[in-house]
Amino acid sequence: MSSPKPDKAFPVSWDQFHRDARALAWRLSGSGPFNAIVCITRGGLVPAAIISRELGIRMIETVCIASYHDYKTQSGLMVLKDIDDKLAENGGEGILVVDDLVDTGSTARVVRERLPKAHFATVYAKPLGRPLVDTFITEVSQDTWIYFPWDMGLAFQPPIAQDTTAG
Ligand SMILES: O=P(O)(O)OC[C@H]1O[C@H](OP(=O)(O)OP(=O)(O)O)[C@H](O)[C@@H]1O
Ligand SMILES: Nc1nc2[nH]cnc2c(=O)[nH]1
Ligand SMILES: [Mg+2]
Repeated sequence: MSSPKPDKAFPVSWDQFHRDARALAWRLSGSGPFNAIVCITRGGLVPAAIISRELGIRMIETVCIASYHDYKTQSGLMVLKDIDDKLAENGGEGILVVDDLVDTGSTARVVRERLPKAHFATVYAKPLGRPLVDTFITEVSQDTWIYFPWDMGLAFQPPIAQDTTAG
């Protein structure tokens, strides 16, 4: 049975995401060394770019996974593209796996099965997925939906004091 849809909102600006992803890179600089990044698309592409720049890791592979086909609703997890077999040798030792967030942990679980010795890092983590992540920056509650800057745009905000009863 699927869990109720998150009703709280955690909107993240580009500035904040950059700061958080850079903080993740700082934290990761004490681990490793890492030979390559495996980034879980699409959400992992942006933090992977920032971390690769900060840690000087130029070898980047993707694993392409889609699991939230409808807004806030997880359905059949699909691996659209797997990683190169050569990178998975030695169980992924020396590999840094990067994603934007871990929620239920289903996506992370699939990648962990493929790369059991890899280091798994996300910028944000919810409690259900947290045990699957080695390093993250901010925990948000399970009933919160994270809104990323690439999913948002500027929009007019009505004033707080606007008279909604006026015709
Ligand atoms: O822990 P889970 O419950 O598996 O959820 C986390 C995954 O969900 C989102 O990806 P999504 O499938 O929405 O695809 P996207 O990265 O292309 O947006 C997010 O980027 C994580 O990869
Ligand atoms: N944007 C976004 N994608 C998700 N996929 C799973 N959980 C989330 C979330 O909180 N926000
Ligand atoms: Mg994703």
